[in-house]
Amino acid sequence: MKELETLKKLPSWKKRSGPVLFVVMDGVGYGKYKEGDAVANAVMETFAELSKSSPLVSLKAHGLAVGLPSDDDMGNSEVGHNAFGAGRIFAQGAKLVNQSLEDGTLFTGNAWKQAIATEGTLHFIGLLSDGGVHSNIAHLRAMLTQAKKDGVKRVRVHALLDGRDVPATSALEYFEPFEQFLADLNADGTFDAKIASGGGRMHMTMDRYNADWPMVERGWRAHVLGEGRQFSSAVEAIKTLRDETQALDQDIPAFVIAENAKPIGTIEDGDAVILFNYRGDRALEITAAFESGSEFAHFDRVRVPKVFYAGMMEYDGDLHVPKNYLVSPPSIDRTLAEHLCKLGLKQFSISETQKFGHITYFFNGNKSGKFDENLETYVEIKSDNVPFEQRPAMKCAEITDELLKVIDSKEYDLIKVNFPNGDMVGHTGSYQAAVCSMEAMDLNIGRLKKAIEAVGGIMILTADHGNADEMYEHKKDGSVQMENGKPKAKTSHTLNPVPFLIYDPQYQGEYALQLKEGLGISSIASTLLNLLGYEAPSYYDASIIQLK
Ligand SMILES: O=C(O)[C@@H](CO)OP(=O)(O)O
Ligand SMILES: [Mn+2]
Ligand SMILES: [Mn+2]
Repeated sequence: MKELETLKKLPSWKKRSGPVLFVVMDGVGYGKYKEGDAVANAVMETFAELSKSSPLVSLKAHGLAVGLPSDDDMGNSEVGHNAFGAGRIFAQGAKLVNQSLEDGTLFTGNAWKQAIATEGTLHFIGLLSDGGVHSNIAHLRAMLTQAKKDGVKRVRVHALLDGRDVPATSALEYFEPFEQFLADLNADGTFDAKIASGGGRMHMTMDRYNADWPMVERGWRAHVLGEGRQFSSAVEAIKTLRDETQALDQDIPAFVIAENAKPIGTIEDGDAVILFNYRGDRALEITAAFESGSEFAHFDRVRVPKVFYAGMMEYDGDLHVPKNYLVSPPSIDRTLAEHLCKLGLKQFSISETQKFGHITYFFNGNKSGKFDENLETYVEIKSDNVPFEQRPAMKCAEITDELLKVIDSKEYDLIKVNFPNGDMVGHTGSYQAAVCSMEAMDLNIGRLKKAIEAVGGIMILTADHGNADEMYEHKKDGSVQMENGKPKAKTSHTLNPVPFLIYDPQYQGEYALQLKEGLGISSIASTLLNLLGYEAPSYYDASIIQLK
């Protein structure tokens, strides 16, 4: 553990009478196209008014600026909140797995050795796309190739459709070549690798933050027990289920691949299972289903095979979950929360279920624990369990009700909130719902603005990456991509920059109103420390404000 620097008070800072309120408008970027930009096209009176009257700059929130392999990688909540909370950039999961495959260390580690040494079948479970947020199909291909070299005989893949980090109905672009890839590996008769089960990532397996355990149960039943509607191949399953349900890839129902009515890849005692997703939030629940003993109470697992289980990464650095993993995660240390605790400052963090772990666990460097129970308070507002295009306001009003009490109490120095609206509704691909969602959030930001003004605090408005700012797919020439006479829905995050705005009604002239240009969201931690009246540690990225 590296020592924390002791942070000095800024000599010329006039302490504000209220708290610093840090508002993450999840998935709210600055779009580059007029059509389908639910942020720019929504009526957001408070945001528009503040944008005119307050210091404002745009920040980078994707690619290299958040520790991803390249600037073609869109931002996401994990890397975004890690950057907020760590104050600097760490090479992230996507990059670390790439490196460990390139230099071969993934295959020399203990977890891999144990997985390939298993007597039974080697199973891979995960998201089959190159979205790069939770997983990468290239990693799976590399592991399958190596497994064959290492003498593994039988492999089964449990493949989830994405359509959330890649185009909404692109699954066959991944599954068709992947089935061919497996056929090529199998061709010499020494290796037997097949897709055994699958379905949409928002239908099964990849729930997060205990929002919807039945999702995980649906995954367990298909992957482990081999229960579910049978097909002869994944491609056949996807085509049929898409025709029947019209569902987007992320919502495609579960399927099981069978031969002579017998599932080809149930998970049995003596098998090995690798969850090839590297990101933790949506990996923790299915991991718990495999690793927990009889205390597991979320659903009836029916049968719990005794397997060697490994994750692509360690998903929780505090609880050390899972027990075995292939690649070490970034060791994110000396976070903002840790510094604030050392200074004795009190923090309050709130969101609804869907993003609760973002503002706590991701913000604290993928650690679920607190640094100091007395100084940190976490509040979760329960999310609705519905498709969010049906409830586009989500819980922004309820979160705000709670925040108003907390702001008035004057008990906290830093209050952090994540409003999931732009992101969760953005992922549905419904432009109208996203506009509605932005307007609901803005109404509540208006309520917060009044409260901050009344107590003399500071409010920061920013985001972790874009999403609602592009609800339509665009062609390379900038025109809207059409499908069946309508704009094609875009469900993924964007590469766009995000706003950073400081509303400081008690401004005393301590910093220049012109904010620094060209920075990324990892500069926010230093800025928050400054706005709380402290200097930032030397190892943090530059503050966005120029102190006078
Ligand atoms: O829903 C998720 O898991 C990701 C997209 O894959 O979104 P976010 O990074 O905003 O949580
Ligand atoms: Mn996000
Ligand atoms: Mn998202």
